[in-house]
Amino acid sequence: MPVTPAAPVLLGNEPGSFPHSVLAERHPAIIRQVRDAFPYGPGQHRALDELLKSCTEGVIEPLPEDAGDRDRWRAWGLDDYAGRSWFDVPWLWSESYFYRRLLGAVGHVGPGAWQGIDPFRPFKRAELDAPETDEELAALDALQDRPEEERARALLHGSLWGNRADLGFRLSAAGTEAAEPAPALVADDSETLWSLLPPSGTGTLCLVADNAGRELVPDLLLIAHLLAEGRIGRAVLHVKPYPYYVSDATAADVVDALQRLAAAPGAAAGYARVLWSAMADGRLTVRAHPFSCAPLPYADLPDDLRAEFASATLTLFKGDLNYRRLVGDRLWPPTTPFQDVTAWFPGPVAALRTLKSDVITGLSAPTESALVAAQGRRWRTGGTHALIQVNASSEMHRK
Ligand SMILES: O=P(O)(O)OC[C@@]1(O)O[C@H](CO)[C@@H](O)[C@@H]1O
Repeated sequence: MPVTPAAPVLLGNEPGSFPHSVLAERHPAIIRQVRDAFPYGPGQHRALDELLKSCTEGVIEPLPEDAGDRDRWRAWGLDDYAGRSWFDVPWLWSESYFYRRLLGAVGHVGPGAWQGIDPFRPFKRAELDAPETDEELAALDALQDRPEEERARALLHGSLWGNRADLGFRLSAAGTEAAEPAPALVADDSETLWSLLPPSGTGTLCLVADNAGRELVPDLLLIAHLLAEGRIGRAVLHVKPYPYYVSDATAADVVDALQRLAAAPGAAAGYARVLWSAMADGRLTVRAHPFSCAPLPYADLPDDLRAEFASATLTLFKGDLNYRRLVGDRLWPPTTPFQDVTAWFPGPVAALRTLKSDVITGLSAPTESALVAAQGRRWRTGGTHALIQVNASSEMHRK
């Protein structure tokens, strides 16, 4: 448990705040975008209208009686929050439930012909097929004759910055990329991270993925490198069991990314072969645990996931949302030690994240002051800064 007193949980009810803008502007924009991308029928249009009204001016409603995941959502707090404004409950919960309701509205869940159709797939596919992905894959060719450590570092940074602009973020942050100063790391524990993944490692890496497309591809390249160079013996890639936060990776997105890599010219296809054979012999597995889409902090991990992370050499959380869930979706003072807020985690843990929400821990006082002096609060949400944070001691050693 954190030795630091808990900070306030983020809610979405303060007009002008980032969480408020996500609920009031980003969610309606996502409904519009999904509606325009598919030839939905009248029932789906009606359900989308109802969701739009509910999430902007209405209250949280329970799931239908026959929803297969109703009990799970009740256990995750639905009974406590039903009847309340989306803006007045924890922001993390509200966002997560929005995606669940969106999937219900378009028929992704439940019986019917639209079951399992990913409403975000066109956006994820477009990104994967974009020329920028070709450029990123072509850059691998120049890396091949570099020393192993240099390749490892480049791939780690590729995975980190791949998180920069998820598709949901781009919807409400158009133009920021061009306007911002050069990206910068606000915390860099990469030496500690490498010490946990030494060249002769045989351990297991759990990589808790974030976005598909141009983030998942570099994540897979990093895993391929670690396996091929013997820094790990096994990897477990945790993805989402259903479409979530627009661009979050599902198992189908892993398949798309692997096929994209395999079809690419040059060095990229070599990485695909490593991954393909690691999947075939079980050194790389993909997991889609229900808790990966839970509206709760990771401190509430179910026992099976806790045991899995406890036995890993390192659990690596990618992205902003995973960071929020890891440290708790709270407005911590930015200098709150990362070690304190992750002290409960059952094993060595790392976060690789570009900053796209107010939650931040582990900054030095001079770093925080410099960021505030230069940008006010913008550095927290603009996606222009990133961090690599590690808590290397396992819970057992912390006691
Ligand atoms: O987890 P990711 O893909 O890095 O970012 C998710 C995100 O875009 O969505 C949330 C707001 O909806 C924020 O946590 C963050 O800005």
